[in-house]
Amino acid sequence: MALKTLSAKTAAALDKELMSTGAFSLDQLMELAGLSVSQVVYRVHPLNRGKRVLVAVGPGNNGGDGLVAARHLCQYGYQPSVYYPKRPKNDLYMRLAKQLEALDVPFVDDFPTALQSTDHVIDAIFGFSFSGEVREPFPAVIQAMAETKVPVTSVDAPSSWDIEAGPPESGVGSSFHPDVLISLTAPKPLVKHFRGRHFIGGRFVAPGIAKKYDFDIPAYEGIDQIVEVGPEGLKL
Ligand SMILES: NC(=O)C1=CN([C@@H]2O[C@H](COP(=O)(O)OP(=O)(O)OC[C@H]3O[C@@H](n4cnc5c(N)ncnc54)[C@H](O)[C@@H]3O)[C@@H](O)[C@H]2O)[C@H](O)CC1
Ligand SMILES: [K+]
Repeated sequence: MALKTLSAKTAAALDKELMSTGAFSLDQLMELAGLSVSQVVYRVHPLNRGKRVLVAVGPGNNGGDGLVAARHLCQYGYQPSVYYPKRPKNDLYMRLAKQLEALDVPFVDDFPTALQSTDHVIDAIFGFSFSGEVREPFPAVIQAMAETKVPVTSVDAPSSWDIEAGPPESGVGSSFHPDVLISLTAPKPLVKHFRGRHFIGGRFVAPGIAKKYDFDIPAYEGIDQIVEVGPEGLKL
């Protein structure tokens, strides 16, 4: 059975509903989203495969998930470093960055150089609000992620992919195929073009909200914040 997907518009409406009738704060949702990203990395790339994780952080909430994941990974014993070129002066993001500074997590300026000495990459540049052509300084970052042999885990969407249509036909992102994807709450339509290991995370949705937005809550086990599903969102 194919998992139901959420369009970009529905995903944004669901987000709003979780923070209105759902009574969650953005901090809470981001913390749980980032925690689930950290669990995916721990699952696909345990510490004994190499501790260095480079996190590419974008200017929105997808980037916020990356900052939270970096903090959890540091607490698990990884050595994260963070590429964060566009930092909005927003209280939440500034606090998340400060929490990383307190843990001595390094912030790097040169992504392609940092990529040469890491064991895993988290792509937290753009999520469901991405549209159009990738703007500076991200084209070179996406190109580097497309070319590297280092495994890449994308958060919610491979950055630069159209949320509905998937990879662009040409130019930046057309050859970007991350190894791992974690869809938050529910997969987006682009998942039909994804061929790597696919997880669902974001264990915070009440059944009534899932029913209203017509998607399935996966069968999370025990204390897990993630569930692995098959390629194309098919349940294993
Ligand atoms: N309910 C959930 O599952 C939760 C998901 N979360 C994560 O939030 C993102 C969506 O966050 P949002 O802030 O709406 O947008 P993005 O991070 O996707 O990106 C917006 C950011 O990017 C800029 N931008 C857009 N297009 C381009 C472009 N072509 N070039 C350059 N820059 C671009 C835009 O201006 C904004 O600054 C979702 O995917 C999840 O990862 C939450 O953490 C909470 C719960
Ligand atoms: K992403």
